[in-house]
Amino acid sequence: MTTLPRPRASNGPQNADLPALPVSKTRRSTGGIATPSNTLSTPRSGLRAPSANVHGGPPPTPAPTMALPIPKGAHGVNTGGRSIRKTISINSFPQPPGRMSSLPPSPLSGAITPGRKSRTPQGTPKIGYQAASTPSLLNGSGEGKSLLGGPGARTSDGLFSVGSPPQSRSSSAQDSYSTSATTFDDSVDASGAADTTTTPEKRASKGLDGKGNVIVSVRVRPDAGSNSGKPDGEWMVDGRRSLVAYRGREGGDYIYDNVFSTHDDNSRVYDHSAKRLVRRVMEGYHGTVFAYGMTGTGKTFSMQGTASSPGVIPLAITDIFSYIRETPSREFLLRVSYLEIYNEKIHDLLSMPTGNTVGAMGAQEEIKLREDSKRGVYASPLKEEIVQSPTQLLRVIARGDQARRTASTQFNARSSRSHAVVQIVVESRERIPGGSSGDSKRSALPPGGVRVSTLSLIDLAGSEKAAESKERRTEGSHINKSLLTLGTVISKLSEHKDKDGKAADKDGKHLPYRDSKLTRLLQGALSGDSLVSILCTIQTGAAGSTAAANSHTAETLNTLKFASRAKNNIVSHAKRAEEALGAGGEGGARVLLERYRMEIQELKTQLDSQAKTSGNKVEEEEKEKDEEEERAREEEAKARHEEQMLEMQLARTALKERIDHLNRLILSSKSTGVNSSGTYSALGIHQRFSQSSFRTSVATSNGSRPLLERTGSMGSSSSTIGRRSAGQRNSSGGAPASNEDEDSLGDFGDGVASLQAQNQALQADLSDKTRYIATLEKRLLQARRASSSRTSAGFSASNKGIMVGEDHSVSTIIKEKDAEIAELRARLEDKDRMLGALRGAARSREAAEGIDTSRTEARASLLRETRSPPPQAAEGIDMSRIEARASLLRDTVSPPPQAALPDPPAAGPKGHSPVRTRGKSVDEMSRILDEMIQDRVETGHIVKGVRGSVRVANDGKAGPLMEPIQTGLEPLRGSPIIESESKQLALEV
Ligand SMILES: Nc1ncnc2c1ncn2[C@@H]1O[C@H](COP(=O)(O)OP(=O)(O)OP(=O)(O)O)[C@@H](O)[C@H]1O
Repeated sequence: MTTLPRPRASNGPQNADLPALPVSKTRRSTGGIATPSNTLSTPRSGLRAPSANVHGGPPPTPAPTMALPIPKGAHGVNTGGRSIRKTISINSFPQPPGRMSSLPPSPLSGAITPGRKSRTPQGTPKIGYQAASTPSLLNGSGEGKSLLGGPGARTSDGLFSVGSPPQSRSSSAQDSYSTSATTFDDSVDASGAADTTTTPEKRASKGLDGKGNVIVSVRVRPDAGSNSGKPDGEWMVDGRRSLVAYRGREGGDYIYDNVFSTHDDNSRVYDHSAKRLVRRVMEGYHGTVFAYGMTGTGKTFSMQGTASSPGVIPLAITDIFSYIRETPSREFLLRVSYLEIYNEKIHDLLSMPTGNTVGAMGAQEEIKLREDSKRGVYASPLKEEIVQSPTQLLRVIARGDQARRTASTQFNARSSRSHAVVQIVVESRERIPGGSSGDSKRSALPPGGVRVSTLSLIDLAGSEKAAESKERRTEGSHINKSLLTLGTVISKLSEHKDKDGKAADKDGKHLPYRDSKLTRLLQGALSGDSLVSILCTIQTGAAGSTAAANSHTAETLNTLKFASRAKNNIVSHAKRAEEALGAGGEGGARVLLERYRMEIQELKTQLDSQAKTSGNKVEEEEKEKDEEEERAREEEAKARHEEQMLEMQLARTALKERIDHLNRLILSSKSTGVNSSGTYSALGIHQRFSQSSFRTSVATSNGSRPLLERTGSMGSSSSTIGRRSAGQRNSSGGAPASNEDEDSLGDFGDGVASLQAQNQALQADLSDKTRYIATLEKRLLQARRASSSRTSAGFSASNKGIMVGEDHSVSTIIKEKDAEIAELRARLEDKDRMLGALRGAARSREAAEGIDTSRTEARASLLRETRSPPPQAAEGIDMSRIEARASLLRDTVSPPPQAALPDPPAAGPKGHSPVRTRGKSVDEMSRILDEMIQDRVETGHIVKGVRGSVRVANDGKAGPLMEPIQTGLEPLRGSPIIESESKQLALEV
């Protein structure tokens, strides 16, 4: 969008050397030019009203003042009906009398002096006016006009077209505009700037100075249908002189601020018509640029442009951001809206849903125009988007264009038959309050205020004749109506005010802004609040039929007339927008910059407080976390301690129980008269010895003496208790031993009580052990559970070595307990076996002696023999004692029915000798036992020694005596410890 820099000598900025002109370059000077060649007869005209010479037109109006009131039908009578309508409508605009009085005779009004029949000779002086006609506000846009046709003059398409001098485009604000920008601060300054080339008398009129804020340009679109080789001769476009001349009927010269020929590109159009205005907007002025013209003459092309040739809107956007970049002393906020007026309805082009349809548009909230003392007239509700880059802004606008264009192809409100308005609101404020900007006036402004200005870029719909389709006709009628209203308002513009101080026409009547949405929206700009740049597009070539050509010409003339009136009538007193202080109030409420600044401040404060709070919170959380961890650690330690305590408790309990148990055993063994009889004591604790003794005795029962001796030797070799007993018997004799035996044998001294007591003791012992085993089992389970949980905990905290030692101790305890259980079980088995053996012996004896054997006799005999055992009868006594005890035990454990038990006889009623009976039973028993031993020997359970002794076979085969008893300890039977213990016990046996 930039062109190569070219020399601008010929059209340099305002300070470029301009040809010496006799008068000011303002249009108002047109009428004041006293050049001899000036055909304009009104010397006082301060307005450079479009001038035209009529060639063969209707009879000239005698006086300029009469020209405006002329009925519209007075013009264009030679044109076709359509053009007549158009011509009439435009020409019917009444001209402000005040101005018209100063206007030179206008070809539009037909107020052409007879002497102006021919333009050609008078053209040269007019060119001189154009050079001086550069408006004040935009004076710095390099609009110095070359008075020379020179090499730039050329004929094109039958037109005499003088191309405008090329000019470099630059987005920099430091170009030719910068000089004037610094000298322009308000309308007064503007006029001053504008008057650099005007005479003091021209500056005297404020109205005239205000008009310097309005620039009107005409752009001629290349005519694609024309034959470039054929000179027309009817139209002449001279860009250098800003002149459009028509030499046809109603022809004349039209001079504007800028005339862009067909060779001028968008860049040049922007530079000359809008660039300065855009800069002013950035400085705080409101600015409006709009394109007006017939359909297809290039309004959209000029406003939007193409990718290769961007138009006013994209170039303005570029300049806006360039300005922001180059103004570090201020901060800016930009927001953009985009609306269209279609069939007198306003649509928000930025709120269009994608894939928009008529229905969707209908669903859009109705947008109304409202008026605000500070904002003026504005549409609401309207979406505004804040933009931060040129790309973003262009995208937003492109989105709006897309909505408009898409709709236009779909035969609805998006049609190009709508007026499209882009509004860019610029908010700015000093970055450093009171900072020096080098401008005394700026620094005098209250620091910190926000300035809000608006740039409106409007692509009007093209005026159109009646279309064929109904929709088109409806659109066309709305377009034409709104354009007509626009023309009417412009034509009625004056410096008059009504009683309310509002703009009024010369009669003091209010202006019909409300007759159309377009004029209502443009009210601010038209009434002088804004800088205005109007770009009128025309197409001079006539394509197609004569009628079409005529129509075209009429439309073009209408456009030119509109442009002339706009230039003549619009007076802008644009002032830099006041800076809004604070966000309060009507105007402040929409100042986003201020609001955002305050919001940022608020958020920062919040952030600070939040940071503090969150810092405290984090601290608290950390503290809580630490405390929680500490608590968890404490609880864990407590649990561990409790576990240890429990274990210790259990161990202590176990030990206690063990001690109790041992105590009980000791007591039990005392109560069973261990000391008096080694055999009995074996039943209590050392059953192994007693069993051995018993078996040995049985094994040697064939001989009386050897049995006793063997018993003694066995006892002495394997049991200290047995040896002591024997020793006691041998050394001390009967009395003490007898006493002990009495104690142990019972109150009755018959041995029954003793056996019962023993039995009871065994039972108690058994239940003790059962209970103890149950306790151990319970503890074992607990220990295992604790061990497994600790093991898992140990795995999870492998760095805690403490677990290893604990596990080890527990497993040691478990092993110990297992060993204890096994031992106890083995003892139980021993006892059971002993009981079984005794029962078996008793049964054998009974079988031998018969059912009528007297127990009393046996007991008495046993007692007698026990108390004074004669050495000669040792064998017999021994056996009888065994028998008696076995019988007693059998009776005690499993007492026979009372009827079956004979009463203890005082004397032997049966008449058979107890000795004989005893001898028989002993023999019988010996025989049975021998058989049993023999069986065991044969089956390999017992090995018989050479001297008659027996021992259990090494292969661990257990005989019936070794069969394990069934207890409630089945789960522990699989324990290798128990099994090995059992084996060991068996081996010991
Ligand atoms: N100065 C120009 N140079 C080259 N092509 C142009 C120029 N002006 C207009 N055109 C072309 O003419 C056609 C019509 O232009 P454009 O659409 O801008 O007209 P318009 O005035 O906006 O019409 P409407 O009022 O119907 O929207 C487009 O194809 C455009 O490219």
